[in-house]
Amino acid sequence: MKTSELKKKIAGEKAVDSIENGMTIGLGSGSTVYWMLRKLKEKVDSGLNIKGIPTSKRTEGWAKEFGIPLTDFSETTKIDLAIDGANEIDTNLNLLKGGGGSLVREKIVNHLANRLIIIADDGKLCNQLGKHHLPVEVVPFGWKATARSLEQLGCSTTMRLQDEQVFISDNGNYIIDCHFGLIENPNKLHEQLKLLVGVIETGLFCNMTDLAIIGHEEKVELLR
Ligand SMILES: O=C[C@H](O)[C@H](O)[C@H](O)COP(=O)(O)O
Repeated sequence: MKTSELKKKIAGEKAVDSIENGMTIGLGSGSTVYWMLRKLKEKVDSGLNIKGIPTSKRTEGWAKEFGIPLTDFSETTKIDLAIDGANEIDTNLNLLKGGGGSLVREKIVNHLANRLIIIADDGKLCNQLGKHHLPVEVVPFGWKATARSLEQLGCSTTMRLQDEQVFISDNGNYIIDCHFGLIENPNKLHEQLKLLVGVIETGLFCNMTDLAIIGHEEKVELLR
């Protein structure tokens, strides 16, 4: 296994220790979450009684494959714990997310959760967010105008593509990747972006993380 994958596995598996019987769990998205789900499967197979709310169709597919029971917002709006990945984590545990395009559902689930645990390899740690492009989900109608509004806030933009086609999110929307460079004040930028007509959500997750579990080569680090 590649070192980066091993670090994700270490972090993902550690997070499962925080899951207790009877909990409703927000199931995040991405390759680190995959390892968490694999470990959770073992616990479920041994009798752990939980329900998961997936934040993407991909996670939903994995959870079903692993036999992890699922629920949705028609049954409950109470989420005890959410476990999710991140593309960047700064020293205040603010996050840049959405590299896989799942930011809207992640934001909804993580926001509702009583507790949010972020799992990541040590390559995701940074002093300041913004090395990675910032994903912003937008309504397809008028997206070029929305991209221009985004650019007026000081970034260049790229329309997210997949296999040379426009990437469509699980919610049927487009994602515009914004290149701001290092972000001075993530919370302020998030608020400015949210005010733009056509913007649905941003990949900035500020003041939400309770615990970050970071996988290193031979250990896990806990950041609070
Ligand atoms: O949209 C995707 C999510 O925000 C992921 O949690 C994020 O991209 C991290 O994914 P990975 O664990 O694969 O690096």
